[in-house]
Amino acid sequence: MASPAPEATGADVRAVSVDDGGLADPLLAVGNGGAATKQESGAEGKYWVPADEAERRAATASSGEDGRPLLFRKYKLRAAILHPYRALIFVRLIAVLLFFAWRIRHNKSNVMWFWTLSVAGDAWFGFSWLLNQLPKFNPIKSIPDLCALKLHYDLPDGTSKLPGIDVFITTADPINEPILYTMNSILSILATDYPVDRLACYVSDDSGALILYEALVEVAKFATLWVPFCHKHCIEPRAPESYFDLVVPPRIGRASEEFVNDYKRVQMDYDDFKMRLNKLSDTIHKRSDVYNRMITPEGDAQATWMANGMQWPGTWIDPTENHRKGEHTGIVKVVNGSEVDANRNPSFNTTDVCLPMLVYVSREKNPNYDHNKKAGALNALLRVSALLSSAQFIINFDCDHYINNSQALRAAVCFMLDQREGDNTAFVQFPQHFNNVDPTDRYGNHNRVFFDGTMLALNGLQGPSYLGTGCMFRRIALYGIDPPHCRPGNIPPHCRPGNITAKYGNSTPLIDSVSKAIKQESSTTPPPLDDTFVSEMEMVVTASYDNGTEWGKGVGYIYDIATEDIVTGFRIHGQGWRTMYCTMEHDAFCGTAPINLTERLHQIVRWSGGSLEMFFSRNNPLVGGQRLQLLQRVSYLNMTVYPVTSLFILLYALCPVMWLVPDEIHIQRPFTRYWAGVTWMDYWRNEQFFMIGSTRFSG
Ligand SMILES: O=c1ccn([C@@H]2O[C@H](COP(=O)(O)OP(=O)(O)O[C@H]3O[C@H](CO)[C@@H](O)[C@H](O)[C@H]3O)[C@@H](O)[C@H]2O)c(=O)[nH]1
Ligand SMILES: [Mn+2]
Repeated sequence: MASPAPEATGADVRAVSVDDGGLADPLLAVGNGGAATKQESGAEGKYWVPADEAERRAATASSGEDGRPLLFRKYKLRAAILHPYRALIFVRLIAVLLFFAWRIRHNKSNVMWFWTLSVAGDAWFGFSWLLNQLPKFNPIKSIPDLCALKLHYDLPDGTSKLPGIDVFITTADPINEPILYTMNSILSILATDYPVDRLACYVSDDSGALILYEALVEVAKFATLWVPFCHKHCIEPRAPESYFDLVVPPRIGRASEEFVNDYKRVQMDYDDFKMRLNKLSDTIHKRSDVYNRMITPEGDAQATWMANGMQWPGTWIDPTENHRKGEHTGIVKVVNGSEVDANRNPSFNTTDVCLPMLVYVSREKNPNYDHNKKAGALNALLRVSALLSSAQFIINFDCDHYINNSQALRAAVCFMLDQREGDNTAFVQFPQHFNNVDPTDRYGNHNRVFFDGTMLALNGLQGPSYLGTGCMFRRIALYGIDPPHCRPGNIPPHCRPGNITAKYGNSTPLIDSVSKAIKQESSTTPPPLDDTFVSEMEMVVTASYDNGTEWGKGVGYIYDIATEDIVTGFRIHGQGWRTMYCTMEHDAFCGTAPINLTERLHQIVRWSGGSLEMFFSRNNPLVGGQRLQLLQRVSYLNMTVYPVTSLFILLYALCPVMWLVPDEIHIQRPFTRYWAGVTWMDYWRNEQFFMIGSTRFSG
């Protein structure tokens, strides 16, 4: 894991070495560089056995048909576990059916309405149990083969054939989403182990605040030190806050002197960087005061000013018309492309030449338009990136998630480029991990049942659903294109200009980029950043761009729903794409979860609402999704109808004494209401918390 290992190598103090030792064993998603890891963590373990030996033999025999290697391994559950498990489900199903037969036959109750409700409740529990179990018919684990990827895609001359990746980060509020976390997330992306000329990072700022842009400028500066440091010493994780938190500061004598010096230097610089971030708000305030005074000596002008003496087009500290939260013009700024300044630290100048491109995007906000929250922000990034880099793959993160394993992007690419199903794979979803949750996981944030159970099970069907963050997409799948196996003759769809404008909107460069992506799936070299090009980029982030197009419906991330993730995945599966689930020994990504009950419950209610919304929309799993496999459909049905269960749980909770007093329903009347002035809401909260508290007592 990411724990510090000062004694491990004697020479180097580093959290995890991922460079070579680990890659020697392709069974490990990431090598922790030692035999110890192999022992405790082999992909097979007690329960899993290889499932693709025949495929591998065939591939070797044909020496890789189309010349492409096999880049991941598949494991299935041991027969000794899987078969009894399936038998058990079958037996339980019979028991449930017999129970219902018994209930229906014994229908003589004096309180028929209650009898009916309780049978309906029992039927619902039985049904939802079935919906939950059926898709778990054949769990499959797939482990990326990083060694094979390295062998085939990293060339001996130091260059690489790896495909381009555009990384998206969404932020909405610099106060509720602390800037330091977002910046750490960005640093972990800039420093990840991927060729810099194939990587670009796009940050969407829905608050339109200057402070976030200036923080990015600071990040670009600090990255010139941080990125080469990470590469040179194989640092893990590459988010500095977590790294400096985890690692015991190296002491002379234990680590190499070179490492100790570099470490101290970078740590000092990181402290400075944090201080500069802290001061940003003040700096912007003061600078704006100075400029505003220059316009009117009384200083009653309200503009917010950038360091270059221009007015900030986004939201202002003192909001005025066209400059308030929820009302400002669109902004696209390429923050860097900056060369590493070799003079800053001569010892780094051999490791890296430049950094991945970093782009700030704040889409236009206009009170007359619906902005479709995160989905709208991601679609704006999808369009801007189409113009700038148009990488074949896209991975998106919430701003509180960072890359915890620098091999994660390579791992996802393994699935996309694999000879077998690679071309038909629309996205690779990773499990979510959180580092701020208490060890007993009081509010069930880790949700291992879902991430390690349900998702592995779906991996054996059409693939996991999209879970909102830590998911790598194939660009053309987001463009709403069918997978190759559903296209006649496997030919890319012909794009007629009329058609394509109605679908993607009327930016000509965007349409060109989309057509190119569909035909060749190739990345573009960014055109020169002249005024025309910048205004084109601003055009594709205007609030009205989506109007009358397919964006948010058949193209991009889906709108009009609280849980855009599940629906977006559903739309893609419905087109016949498959998806993959990628678990890594050393967690790929790490994030923060709500750690107080109110926020957690709020999140759960929001997700449940989103699920029901989906059920009552045209994306209902019973009718939508033409090419969904049957069990995949069952699973989506389960994901949309599960909130109904709470109605029946409530019904049962309200009538606890029903069976104690035969033929009578007795619900205690809250008499306290009259003499203590207690309201219905007070009662509701009291009972609600009694339920939570009483289940809490036992664990
Ligand atoms: O108008 C908005 C609102 C939100 N966001 C971003 O969306 C992300 C997720 O929002 P958050 O409020 O943190 O929601 P969570 O409940 O934590 O998110 C979970 O649930 C969401 C809905 O299912 C998924 O999209 C997320 O990926 C998943 O982590 C964050 O990066 C936000 O900055 C925007 O960019 N613009
Ligand atoms: Mn979140």
